[in-house]
Amino acid sequence: MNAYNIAVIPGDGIGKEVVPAALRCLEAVADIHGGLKWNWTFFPWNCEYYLQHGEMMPEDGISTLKQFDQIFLGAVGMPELVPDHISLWGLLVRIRRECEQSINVRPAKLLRGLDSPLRNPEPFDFVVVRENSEGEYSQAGGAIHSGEDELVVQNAIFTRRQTAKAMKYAFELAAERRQSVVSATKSNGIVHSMPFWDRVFEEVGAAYPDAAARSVHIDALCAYLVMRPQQFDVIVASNLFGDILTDLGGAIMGSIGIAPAANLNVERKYPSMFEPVHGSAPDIAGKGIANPIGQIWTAKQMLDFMGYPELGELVLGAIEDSLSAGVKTGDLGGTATTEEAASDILARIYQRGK
Ligand SMILES: NC(=O)c1ccc[n+]([C@@H]2O[C@H](COP(=O)([O-])OP(=O)(O)OC[C@H]3O[C@@H](n4cnc5c(N)ncnc54)[C@H](O)[C@@H]3O)[C@@H](O)[C@H]2O)c1
Ligand SMILES: O=C(O)C[C@@H](O)C(=O)O
Ligand SMILES: [K+]
Ligand SMILES: [Mn+2]
Repeated sequence: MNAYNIAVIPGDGIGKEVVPAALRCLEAVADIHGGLKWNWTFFPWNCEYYLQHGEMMPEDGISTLKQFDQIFLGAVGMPELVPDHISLWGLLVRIRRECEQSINVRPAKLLRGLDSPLRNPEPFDFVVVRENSEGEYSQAGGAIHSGEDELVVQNAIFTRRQTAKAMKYAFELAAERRQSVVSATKSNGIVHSMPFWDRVFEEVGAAYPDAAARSVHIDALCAYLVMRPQQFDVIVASNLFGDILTDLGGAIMGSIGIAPAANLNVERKYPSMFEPVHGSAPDIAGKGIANPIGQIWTAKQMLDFMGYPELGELVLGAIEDSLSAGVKTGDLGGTATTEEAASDILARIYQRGK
């Protein structure tokens, strides 16, 4: 029996609603497999925890998390109670950095059974490799003065090490897919970091002669992803560009609520973290109507990363079976509740697992 210790952080808002749905699916595949066991440990770290304790997680939170095999997270943020930069940096960004999860892998594809909001899209299937540890997300900077003289500086930080690492990951991934890598750039407007980004992309790409590599400015890339997403295979992007592109990826699939994300420690020195792309969705939290698919697809990514791709396939296949049968939450134009959608996917996992 292979037993795995998983740290579970449901977080805020709909995170608390979709995480249990995905855990049921993970329990189901363990059942089907027969030699796999999950030990869940729940951590109540979220904005309510912050209001009680003045921090998003305890002092030893990171060292506690580092003892687990993986981290399974919902979403954090309650902007009416805690400023978003406090909740994000106090938990999510901190875990990404301190557990050295420097690559964020975010697929987007046209799922069987789903209508994209794009009219007559050709089937698309791309993956955004988001640099996950630096770039535009940086503490370097500061503020002085107030009133009319108020001045703030926010520096973007790009290191050769992390930039090249994200790009290498993208080329390796493309070698298992369709051998095409597009780099999201903006070297016409951003004169230091982005020409550097382009140069590293050329250097890294030179080691992968079998891959087609090109740089596309982020503004045009956004338009192409709407007009012809089928042309893209792997896209490598900086932290902020990757963030924006992956909500767009969710949107053209049909909903932000179905997009998954894997924050990977590729060296496997510390746990990786699996969470959907979406946030805590305060506008629908507590209503039981959130789409659980992003969280469940995230569980598939965890299974893949842990060496159980056949179980991962089973989960994604069950998601598509369920959508094809018309079981959809409100964001996809249906009427299913979170519970109904999750139970249907669960039943289809068992059906496929027979
Ligand atoms: N990784 C994270 O934990 C994460 C990611 C993004 C935003 N946030 C935080 O979440 C809060 C809300 O941010 P936001 O509104 O910009 O983004 P959001 O992703 O929470 O919501 C954007 C829109 O998508 C909808 N949506 C998102 N997930 C859905 C789902 N599973 N089912 C159905 N509809 C869904 C929401 O209802 C909303 O209309 C903020 O505090 C923000 O900082 C956290
Ligand atoms: O990284 C962020 O900005 C948080 C969230 O928007 C995400 O996409 O994970
Ligand atoms: K999330
Ligand atoms: Mn985002």
